Amino acid sequence: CSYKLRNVDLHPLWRTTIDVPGGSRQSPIDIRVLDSVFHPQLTPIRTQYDPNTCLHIWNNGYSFFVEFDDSTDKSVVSGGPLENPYRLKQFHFHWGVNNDWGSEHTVDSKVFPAELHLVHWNCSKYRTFEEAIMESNGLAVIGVFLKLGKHHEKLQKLVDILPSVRYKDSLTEFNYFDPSCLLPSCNDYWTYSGSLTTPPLTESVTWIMMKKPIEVDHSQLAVFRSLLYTAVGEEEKNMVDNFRPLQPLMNRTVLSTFQ
Ligand SMILES: NS(=O)(=O)c1nc2c(F)c(F)c(F)c(F)c2s1
Ligand SMILES: [Zn+2]
Repeated sequence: CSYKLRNVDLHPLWRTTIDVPGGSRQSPIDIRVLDSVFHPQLTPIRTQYDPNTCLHIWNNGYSFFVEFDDSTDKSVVSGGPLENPYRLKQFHFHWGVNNDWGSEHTVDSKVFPAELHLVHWNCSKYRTFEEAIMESNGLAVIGVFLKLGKHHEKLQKLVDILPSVRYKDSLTEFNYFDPSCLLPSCNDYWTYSGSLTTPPLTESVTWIMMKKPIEVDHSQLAVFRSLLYTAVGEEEKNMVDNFRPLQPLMNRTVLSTFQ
């Protein structure tokens, strides 16, 4: 198949190759399927999300975040590589200006048009999310690839409200949403030790990348692209290509739950 060069003009956030002093476990990476090591002891990921913990959506100037009340253990992920439950803090996406690219991780160099990140923090070891993002086992992020296909019914509730957070720093109430509807039905995943893909880029993330993508349709992705990086009154810049370039694997092994 033809490989499209991603000559995207990256958001200033990612334009420079931000050197993380001593960065040895940066994200995202290309997942080489044949190099990943099957780990039969890895159990399926268990998510228990309470839709009542969903608070609001806000445009923070590089993605839109759906934020959750993380003051209790009502919405958690556990199992797999995680030694204890991690609390859901927020989820967000990364996408491209067109359907040829947009994901952060790739699979044998295959790029997807978008990628979902469900961000959780280690509430057994740290008191707050802000503290956890600075610690090596502080976060667990579930990554889900999006591919172009059939309309995603459950995602539409979120897509319909996005115009209300079109501008940077806008926030809108968003209640009663269970993000497990955005997970694929197949439990297979890869897992590896990595980092945040946006500043502060801290090496605090246990990545859990679901093997199967979910399907969304063209019109749903088009609404993502109608969001703006810019605030009201500023010259409008569409929020697209908000993904970080691939980072070197260095001395890491990707584990898989399947052969
Ligand atoms: N793309 S990501 O690695 O999942 C990810 N990055 C960040 C980040 F830089 C933050 F400052 C932050 F507060 C987050 F919640 C996330 S979540
Ligand atoms: Zn992300």
